[in-house]
Formats: sequence, structure tokens, C-alpha cells
Amino acid sequence: MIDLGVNIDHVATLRQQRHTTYPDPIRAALLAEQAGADLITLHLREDRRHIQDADVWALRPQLMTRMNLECAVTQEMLDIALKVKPDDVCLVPEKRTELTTEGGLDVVGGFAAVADAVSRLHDASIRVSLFVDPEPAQIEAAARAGARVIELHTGAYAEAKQAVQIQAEIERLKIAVAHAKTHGMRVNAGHGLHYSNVQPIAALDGIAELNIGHAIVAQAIFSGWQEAVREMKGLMVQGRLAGLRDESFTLGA
Ligand SMILES: CC(=O)[C@@H](O)[C@H](O)COP(=O)(O)O
Ligand SMILES: NCC(=O)COP(=O)(O)O
Repeated sequence: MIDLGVNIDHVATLRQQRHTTYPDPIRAALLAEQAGADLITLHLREDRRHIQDADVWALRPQLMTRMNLECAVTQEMLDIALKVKPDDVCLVPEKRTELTTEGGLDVVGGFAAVADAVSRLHDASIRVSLFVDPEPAQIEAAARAGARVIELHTGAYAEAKQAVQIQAEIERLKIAVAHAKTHGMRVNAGHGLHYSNVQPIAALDGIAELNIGHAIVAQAIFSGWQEAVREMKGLMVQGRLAGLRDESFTLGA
């Protein structure tokens, strides 16, 4: 109905904070799968601030579901992805100084490099997703670059404070989904989604998968890791069902 990709980056953030061996993101991934995650997402950043190369290699043979490896469009990352062979690679932009992924990949501006990366990954039978803002020009460019999947960056939606802004962001995402569908693309979404804002996005017809990490890791402090995963998946399914029934939501309820 709608897939949940549990992003384990911030389990590793906590570990790297003290350079301990715990909490173990591999254990988190396997427990998340048991709790209903449909795939596991992890972002190997160039600065290795959370996920480490060893995590990616250790996780690959143990996953029962899908591995969605997020990485920048660099030679180093493409070499790693081509060796690890995850099910999906999601190409994302990166800035060393950013706190988190601030916006979508500029497929228009970096077209040649992105198209080349898509083609090399496809040649290795890896499905490629491009993490883009809900902008028509970026979606067009993603299609021209050969990507069969996009992940819409929901950060602007998550950060919107006023009801009118929130509604405008939902409309922008809705239009982006419809646009991508005219190119026959699979549409995923994620970034900044939380227990209080996930349902209107899950309700959008045509969105296949939501990737969610920070909020689940934070919620796990209070309700436990597997319960936090189950709760998020439950909200998503409820949201999708309400969307199918054309019901609206009380945001933040
Ligand atoms: C690309 C993306 O949105 C995710 O990787 C998520 O943001 C977690 O990683 P960071 O917080 O390091 O960006
Ligand atoms: N691609 C988005 C993602 O994987 C999760 O982002 P967040 O929930 O940690 O903001």
C-alpha cells in the first residue's frame, strides 16, 4: 500500500558522538525489518559523520528487505555503490557544513554527471532514485537523465509553520507526483517527516514509499525502537487509507 523506509543514520550519529560500538545501526535495521519496515535507508556521507563504510558492508548480506543507499554523486561513492550493489541508490546533494540535507539534487545544473551516474548504476542492475525538490524542471531533468525513481524532498513541507504554507507545500508535492507519473516514474518522498505531519503525505495518491529516520530515532527514546517503527508504519497506512477515502486530516493532531 505504502512502504516505510527506516533510515538508520541517526542511530549511527549517536554511536559516532562517543565513538563507541553502540547503538549498533545493523541491529536497529534488523529489528526495524521485524517491526514492519519495508526497506532500510542509510546515507554514507562523504564526511562519514554517521554511517561508516563498515556498516554498509555488514548490513548488505543481512538485510531481508531492501537496501536503499543514499550517496553523493562523486567517484568515490559511485565506486562503493557499484561494489556493494544495494537494491536502490538514491543520489543526494551534500554540503560538508550543512546540518542535514538542505535541498534536492540540482539535476538541471549537474545534468551530465547525474546522467552518467544513473547509467553506470543501471548497468550494474541497481535501481536509481534522484532526491529532488518538488520542482517541475528538476523532475523533467531526472526523467531525461534516465532515472526511473525520484524521492521528493519534503523538508519545505516539514518546516512550514502556517496552515496556508503547509497546504501550499502539499499542493506542490501533489503536482510533483502527478508530473513524475506522466514520465512513468516511481515516486518516493522523505525528509523531516514526523508522527505529527506524515499522514497528509502518506495520503497522496501515487507516493510509493516514505523514508523516515530522525523522528523514529527520537521517538524510540520514549517508546522503544520497534514500537516507534510500528507506530510510524501504522500512521502511514491509516493516512493512505484516509487518502483513498478522500478524507482530510487535522494537521499536528
Ligand atoms: C538525504 C536525506 O534526507 C537523509 O539522508 C537524511 O536527511 C538523514 O541524513 P542527514 O541528516 O545526514 O542529512
Ligand atoms: N531521504 C530522507 C530520509 O532518508 C530520512 O530523512 P529524516 O527523516 O532523517 O529527515
